[in-house]
Amino acid sequence: MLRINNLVKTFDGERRRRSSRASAPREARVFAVNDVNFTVENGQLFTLLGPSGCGKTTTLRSIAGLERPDSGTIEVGGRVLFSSSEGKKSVNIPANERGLGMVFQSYAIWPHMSVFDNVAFPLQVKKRGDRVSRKEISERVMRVLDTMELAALADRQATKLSGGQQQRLALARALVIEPPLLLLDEPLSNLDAKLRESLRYELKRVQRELGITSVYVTHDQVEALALSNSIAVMRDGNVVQLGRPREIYENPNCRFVAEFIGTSNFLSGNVVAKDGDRYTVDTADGQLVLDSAAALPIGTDVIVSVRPEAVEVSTTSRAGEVPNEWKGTVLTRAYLGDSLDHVVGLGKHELRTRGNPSTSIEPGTTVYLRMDPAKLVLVPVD
Ligand SMILES: Nc1ncnc2c1ncn2[C@@H]1O[C@H](COP(=O)(O)OP(=O)(O)OP(=O)(O)O)[C@@H](O)[C@H]1O
Repeated sequence: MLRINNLVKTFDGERRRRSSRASAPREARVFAVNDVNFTVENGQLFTLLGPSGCGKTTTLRSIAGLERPDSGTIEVGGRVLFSSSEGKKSVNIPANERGLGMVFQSYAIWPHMSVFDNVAFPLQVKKRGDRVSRKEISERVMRVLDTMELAALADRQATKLSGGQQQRLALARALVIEPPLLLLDEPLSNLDAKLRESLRYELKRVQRELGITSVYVTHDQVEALALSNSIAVMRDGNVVQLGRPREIYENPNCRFVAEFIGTSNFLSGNVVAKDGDRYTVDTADGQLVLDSAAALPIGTDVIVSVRPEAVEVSTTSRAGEVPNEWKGTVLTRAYLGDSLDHVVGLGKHELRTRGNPSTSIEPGTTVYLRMDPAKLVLVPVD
């Protein structure tokens, strides 16, 4: 289990700019990680997700021991790797003694070695007390190469592998030491879209098969949704929402998360009635009823997040039978292969809808949009 408590890491704001202009004024300190807390249970894949500069990599590098945090604690399997605990003696185990597996964007395999030797190396350099016999090295290397489907290429020089195979090799090398925690920083981002997708599933399979506890860093929401048991969405050094992929997608707790994860329509409105969890919200284009566990009084300004796939488009009306039916006109449509988007003009705004490609409605057609109250999300105004 990984436990991160009150992690803070600041940088001197001037450092990265030094080369650009020596006389530039000193900036205040940058809070790259600002009081981050999370726990990863054994065997889980946990993802830090967020836009560039939000602090994902700094969090991961702190766990790896490549950055020294200002304060907080980092614990893996009950072993304290870092602790600033005031009053008591601080702990900071060097990176090479943490025994963690790491895979980064640049796979950094050793080019002059064979596939086998690349994977064997971390075992061969183990210190005296931990030495592994030749026979065991050979067995362990072949076992992990087998898992990564690289066994047939064991004797090949590492540089003579494709990009995807090189990244699998980097993963094999991280796994061979059987680390208690695997750290992955955008490991698929150098690969083309197709390979990326196939390796994503490969990675998930291996992670699940080996039950290896992992922290994954990415800015790609699709990757995060596909791979993770839990996701922490980060912004400006803070975790803004933490939850299972479905929870985060279906119930974003703020506009930032709703915008960052997937596509959403945002409708500004005002709460005009509330009955238990059922809210009635007035918007510029009409009234909506929706279910929400939020505790917001009548009169509150809100935003209703409407996922494109939560809107049903039809050329026939069912007014009176179902709630939330709005009339509009199709403005454009876009075929996306496995789905089809319509952009529908309403009185004041446009709404993007996403549905089955077999329903394609010509621009200019009058349509009826129906929105399921259970699929609309109330998000507070930021
Ligand atoms: N060595 C450093 N010196 C100064 N500032 C730094 C340093 N490393 C990171 N930062 C700053 O800390 C913040 C967080 O950076 P970090 O690399 O952790 O973000 P990230 O979410 O991983 O971004 P990316 O996806 O672009 O890698 C940014 O504002 C960044 O400019």
